[in-house]
Amino acid sequence: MPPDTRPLPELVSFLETLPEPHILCDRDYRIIAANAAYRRSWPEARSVIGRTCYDVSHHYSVPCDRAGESCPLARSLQSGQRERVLHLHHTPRGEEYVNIELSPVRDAGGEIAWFIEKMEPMHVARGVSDHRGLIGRSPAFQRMLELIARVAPSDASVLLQGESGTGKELLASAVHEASRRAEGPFVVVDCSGLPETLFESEVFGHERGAFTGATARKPGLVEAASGGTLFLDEVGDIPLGMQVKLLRLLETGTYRRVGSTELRRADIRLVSATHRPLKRMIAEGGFRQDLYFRINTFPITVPPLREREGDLPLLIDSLLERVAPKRTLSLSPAALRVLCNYPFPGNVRELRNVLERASLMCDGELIGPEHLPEEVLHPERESAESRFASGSPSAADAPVRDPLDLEEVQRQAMLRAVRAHRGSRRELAHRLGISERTLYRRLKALGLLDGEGGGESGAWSVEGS
Ligand SMILES: Nc1ncnc2c1ncn2[C@@H]1O[C@H](COP(=O)(O)OP(=O)(O)OP(=O)(O)O)[C@@H](O)[C@H]1O
Repeated sequence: MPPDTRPLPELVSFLETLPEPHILCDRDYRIIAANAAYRRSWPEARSVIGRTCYDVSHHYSVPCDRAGESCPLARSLQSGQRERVLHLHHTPRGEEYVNIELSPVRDAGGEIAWFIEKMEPMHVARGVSDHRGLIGRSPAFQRMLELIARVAPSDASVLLQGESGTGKELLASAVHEASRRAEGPFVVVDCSGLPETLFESEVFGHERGAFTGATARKPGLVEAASGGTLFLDEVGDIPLGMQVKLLRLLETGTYRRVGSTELRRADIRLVSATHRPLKRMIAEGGFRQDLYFRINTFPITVPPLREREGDLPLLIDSLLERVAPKRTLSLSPAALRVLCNYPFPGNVRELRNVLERASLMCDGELIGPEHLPEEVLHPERESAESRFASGSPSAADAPVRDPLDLEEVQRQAMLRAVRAHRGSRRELAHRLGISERTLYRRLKALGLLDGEGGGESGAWSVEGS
């Protein structure tokens, strides 16, 4: 029996009043109506009526689930309830990530007859080359982005876990940008760079005279983030003593400035990130379990670049645009093959550094293998060299004497790199393809730091050098 279409006129006029783009589809994926907001953002909207949603949005000839994507309509038909997905849609502005919410509508007989589809573009990420923002379209990237889209509108605490250089800071700011706090501040706390003595006053602020050198009252980072998002980068590096204070803030929503008895209310959304295995740290007593549960309401694993199948060429185009905006650089097929075969242990950050170096080596507009750094052309040679070749006999011996002492090998390799380096800390980090923070962390973990680790961009003070 054909569906009873009587409620349709009312439904269509209701959709017309909604501020977000909406369409109405039948069970056969045909678009019956598109509201005013949709018509504004898709100017050729009149021509979509009567066409299928998979044709309009994906240029597919079959429904999404038969083209290898999740289809909210099929899911909603099966579950009988509202379904949400993130899709890469064709729009008049090119391909865009769009948050889709599909709600089933029943006819007078109680059967699902239509679907209301709400579409909200997600501007924080792009599936095509762009000069800024998060870039990617691989399945691993899209799975992660869907989690970001789901959690962003809430106030839930997000924990981003992934290797160094995978884009955790960029993702944290994407969570902020896609949240209702987007108009508020996004404040980064670099937990690995803060010694315990400074942590409390930096995070919570201090009163004048609270300690030697506190010549004026200073609001902390929690206060600076009020109405916005506080991003705890390298949360696994927070000293145990400070973990208790942070836990109290998260449990009570209140804190005190150092030297003050006044209780202040915090208005923050927390996003944390780490490359460290927090669960193992808990088992070993290095991280509090209660704090872990507080910061980990919504965990997101950030995939390494080697698992983002197909994203490399897209990232290369985008990053070339970023490192050399005034040129029209591209990669020769041979250079692209070299990069596709390289594992990128330093992830997107390393890729960016490699491209920046190549752009400086290349005088024309086409980057060839000859412009790529040695470690990318011959990774096996490079790793063998960093393991065995050294001025120090102990470093050369270490892996042979005890193959399990990886830490000692890393320590010697890092020590050599630091000793051979004559520039600033920033330049060294850049040369190694890691962030300054990661460099600091590694030196600290390997016991190579003498004191607190030098000035902002000054030379490192290294133990034993
Ligand atoms: N998906 C992406 N699209 C575009 N650029 C990216 C992406 N992911 C990372 N980047 C770039 O790679 C670099 C490293 O990213 P980011 O600092 O966010 O990584 P991270 O995981 O926080 O690193 P670390 O753990 O060392 O602090 C930055 O220049 C960032 O802009």
